[in-house]
Amino acid sequence: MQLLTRQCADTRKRHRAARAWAGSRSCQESIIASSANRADLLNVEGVTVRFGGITALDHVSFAVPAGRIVGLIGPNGAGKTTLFNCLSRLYQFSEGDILFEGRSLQQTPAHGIASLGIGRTFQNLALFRTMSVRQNIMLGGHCRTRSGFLSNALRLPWVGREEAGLAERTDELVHLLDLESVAQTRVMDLPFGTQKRVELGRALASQPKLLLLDEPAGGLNHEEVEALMELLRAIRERLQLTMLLVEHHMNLVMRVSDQVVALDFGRVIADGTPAEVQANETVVQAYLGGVAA
Ligand SMILES: Nc1ncnc2c1ncn2[C@@H]1O[C@H](COP(=O)(O)OP(=O)(O)OP(=O)(O)O)[C@@H](O)[C@H]1O
Repeated sequence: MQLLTRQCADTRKRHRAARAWAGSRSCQESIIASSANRADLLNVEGVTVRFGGITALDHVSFAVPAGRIVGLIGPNGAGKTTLFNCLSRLYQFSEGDILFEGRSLQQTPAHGIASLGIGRTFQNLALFRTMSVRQNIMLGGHCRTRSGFLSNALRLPWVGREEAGLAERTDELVHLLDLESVAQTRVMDLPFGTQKRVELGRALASQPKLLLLDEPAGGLNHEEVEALMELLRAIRERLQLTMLLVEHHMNLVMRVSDQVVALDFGRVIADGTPAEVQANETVVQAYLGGVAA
């Protein structure tokens, strides 16, 4: 908590540092090199999902090391959303396993995923449109609270402390995401780009170790995408988050990711640095329509 407070205090400095970091290719490479020995936060091991005769995921395996931003790309129908839904436990897989911090997710129900430390944003924003920005973000943090009907009704002392902590964390996120001027505004009255930032805040409020981002740049204009890129780097840096990012916006994926995994027809066709994946012929053929970037 104190750490986050300190982090919020130097937001501007952080943005300048993030810009400098983004411009330094050698810095990115050294981050990749230095994280090579880190433990994997997530291991997808031979995951297979079938819908009738369709194999949406075909023995998909890759690892997400702690602290990395991993981009998941692939043409329409490649299996990206299916994989996200497996990670969120919304879909069952018929073969393979998914390990989070070395522990299988097989026994974890969908409602237990957030308290385990996996947060998620949705393409179609999972927000309460008639509630304010602050209320939406605060609701995202409720999975981290212990209070229930009885403890709230009895106003037990720790309930008050918990609520105060949640309110403080919400304010810090409102600040971090530059939402202070609209904190009391109803979500439905905000432009789409701002709503996407609220969605990010809602997911961050659950204090995830792993953040799953489902097309965060979808529907954003050029300037908003640039700002999002800076924000994602800043969040990773300051909150020590690991991120898995499904995105069609190639420029964003290649610039923000440390590692890129490419899917096609439910199979992993490439897994490497953005430069390696961009130069991969199979990816070029499958995804980039034959035009090397
Ligand atoms: N619930 C479902 N029932 C039947 N088939 C499904 C279901 N969900 C996905 N599929 C099929 O699985 C395959 C992978 O779909 P998925 O949505 O995961 O791809 P995607 O890479 O996310 O595509 P897009 O980029 O268009 O969102 C597709 O052939 C799709 O039609």
